[in-house]
Amino acid sequence: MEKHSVGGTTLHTCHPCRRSILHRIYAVIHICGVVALMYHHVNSFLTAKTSLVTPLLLLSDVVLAFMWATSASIRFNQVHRSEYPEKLAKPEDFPKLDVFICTADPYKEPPIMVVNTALSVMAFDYPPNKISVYVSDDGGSSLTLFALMEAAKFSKHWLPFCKKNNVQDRSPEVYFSSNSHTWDEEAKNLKMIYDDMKSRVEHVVDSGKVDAEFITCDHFRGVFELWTHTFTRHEHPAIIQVLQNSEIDTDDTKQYTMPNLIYVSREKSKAVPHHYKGGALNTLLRVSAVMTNSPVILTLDCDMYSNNPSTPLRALCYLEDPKIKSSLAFVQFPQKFQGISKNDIYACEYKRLFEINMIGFDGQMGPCHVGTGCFFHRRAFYGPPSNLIEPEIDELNPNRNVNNSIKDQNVLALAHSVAGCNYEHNTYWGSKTGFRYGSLVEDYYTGYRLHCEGWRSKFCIPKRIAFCGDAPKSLIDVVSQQKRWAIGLLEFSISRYSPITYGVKHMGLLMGLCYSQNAFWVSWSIPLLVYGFLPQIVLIHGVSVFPKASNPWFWLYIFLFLGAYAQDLVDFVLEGGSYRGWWNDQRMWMIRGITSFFSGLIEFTLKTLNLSTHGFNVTSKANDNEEQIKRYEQEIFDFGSPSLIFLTMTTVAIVNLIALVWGLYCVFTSGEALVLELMLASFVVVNCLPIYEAMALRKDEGKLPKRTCFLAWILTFVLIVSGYFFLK
Ligand SMILES: O=c1ccn([C@@H]2O[C@H](COP(=O)(O)OP(=O)(O)O[C@H]3O[C@H](CO)[C@@H](O)[C@H](O)[C@H]3O)[C@@H](O)[C@H]2O)c(=O)[nH]1
Ligand SMILES: [Mn+2]
Repeated sequence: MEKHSVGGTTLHTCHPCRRSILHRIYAVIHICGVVALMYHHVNSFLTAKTSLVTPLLLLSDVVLAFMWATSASIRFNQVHRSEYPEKLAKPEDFPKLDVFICTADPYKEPPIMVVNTALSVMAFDYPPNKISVYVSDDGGSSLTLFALMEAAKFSKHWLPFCKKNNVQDRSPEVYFSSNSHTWDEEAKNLKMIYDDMKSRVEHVVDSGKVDAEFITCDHFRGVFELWTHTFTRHEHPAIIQVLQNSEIDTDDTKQYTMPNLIYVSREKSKAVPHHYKGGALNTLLRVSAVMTNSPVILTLDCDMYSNNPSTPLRALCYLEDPKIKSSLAFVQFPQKFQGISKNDIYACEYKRLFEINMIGFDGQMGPCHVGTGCFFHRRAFYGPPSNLIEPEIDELNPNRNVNNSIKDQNVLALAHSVAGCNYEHNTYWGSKTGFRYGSLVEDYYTGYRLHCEGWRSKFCIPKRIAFCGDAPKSLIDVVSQQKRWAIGLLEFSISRYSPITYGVKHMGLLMGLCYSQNAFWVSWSIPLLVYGFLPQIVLIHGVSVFPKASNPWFWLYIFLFLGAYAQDLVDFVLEGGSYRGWWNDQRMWMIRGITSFFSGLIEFTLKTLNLSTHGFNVTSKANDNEEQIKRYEQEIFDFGSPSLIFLTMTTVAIVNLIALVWGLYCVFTSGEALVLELMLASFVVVNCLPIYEAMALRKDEGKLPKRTCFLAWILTFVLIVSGYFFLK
């Protein structure tokens, strides 16, 4: 057990997982198996007559072997950590904390949700005069600004209430909809104030504009005049508003100081690329540097409210540890979600991505960055630990002490100027400093570049969930989000910063492989499509591609398949998952592989050929389709989208069913010959049961659209016929 202490008091400890040893032993065996399989393929390649089949199988198995190697690297040294926040220094000595919250669209991300997120972090158990909350509004919406003004007013009731009663749920929405606390007069009263605010905010959003009668604070009346008739979300000046100021704002009793709350909407112009969330965060980095320049930064998506008021203290256990501080870039908390269905049918909890893989990364250089719930040292955005890259103006220096008030005219003028859309021109922002541009997954990419620079990170997973957000809860949203991620990952996996070249060179082989796992996500689509179609079509034409059951090679296939699956299951269950959850997870992996990853690959290729464009399509967090919500809760798949993204999946389902039926018929005539093919087809068919149901039996809105089914049948026909010509 490795310990880190300050003046004799241990702030955190690290415990290696025992199963890592077993994973390593198994890795040796699996590698031998893979080598044998490759030998088998090459051998049959040299002797076989069937031209296309063997190379495709070889290619798939090479991809599978590579992806298995990346997961073996991630499993190499899994660790768990514990923190001891009670041993921290006195609150007076805590560093200042800037919180960044990003929002981009008042209709997909309801402002009342942003309000709750902001309130939950303003109410951290942390000295309030040290907290500054910056909200970045890429939607440039007066509705969001209005909602935040209301939040500032409400915080004067909410924060004292939380602190006096030691409330744990500090998102008001969560607190008021739970029954796990007593409803005394004070709580009832407060709920009324909250409901009142909520209805005002929702009314303003519904009506699409902020009527003068709703603005209660004269001081802010003029601000809304900035939304002139030429103002659009893609074309507008920078707007920065201090909504609450810790130097002067207190609650009514003057006992409680209120933290800073600042609204920021950067300047936008259609002529200048804005780099989506990465651009928004870089603007916040500069604006906050000018105004407060806190050494510690927390980044959050607008849906991720704080569920645990003592989270910053856990982060400080690492960030303030003098032994590791100088090279520690960030402390990442896992992404957790509310309202996930019982067995998580869409696997949108991403247990592997956000938890299982993280403990593996954490045993090496540290977890990757996943965009939200992450505490940074501001310094990490300015070059490698040993080599500070001086910013273009002195006010942005991460080591500068801020003395001016955030209301100072000069400060505000400079803040507006660094939020200008041309500001980054001819600077290092996005290339060497700040969040890095060039990938739709700015989070994963930036974390990766920081690790390449020599920075470290830590993973922190407290028992009481730290941050809780919204996962997409309809299948089309899940696969679209995954497509965006797949494209973003591909953007950098084939760039000059690819983890397999640049990464291995700067971080070593193991870390390079770890980062490759996600970076090469789209390559899953190759083996999934080949194994989903090829053996089945060949089987329909009476040919067998796999070894017979009497052949020793048969057992190699069985062993490799079961081994890889079992390893995956063990990790999933030991990290607190259920068996059903795991089954759904592996099913979604296949679905994502042939829908999101495959269409991501195609879209990326079209983009590279200049035939199409792709952007950051924000996931909707507002769903009022009640039927759909009901289906989600009952765990019934929802395929009801006109998009053709489900076409490949439907075709795979049909082809495998035909192959299974045909194969079973053949078994009666030709005996054992087709055992592996049949096993494969039945495995796919069992996974596809909800698809058959959605094609044939269902009548509700979530069934597969007729057009998709029709096209899938045509495609099946084409594939089978072309199989005939290839195999002839
Ligand atoms: O132009 C943009 C687009 C998005 N966002 C914000 O980015 C966040 C994430 O967007 P969301 O639609 O929720 O995407 P997800 O796929 O759920 O987000 C995951 O993946 C993103 C990268 O694709 C990361 O940035 C996120 O932190 C991570 O949670 C939200 O707060 C948005 O408001 C912006 O600020 N500006
Ligand atoms: Mn999100």
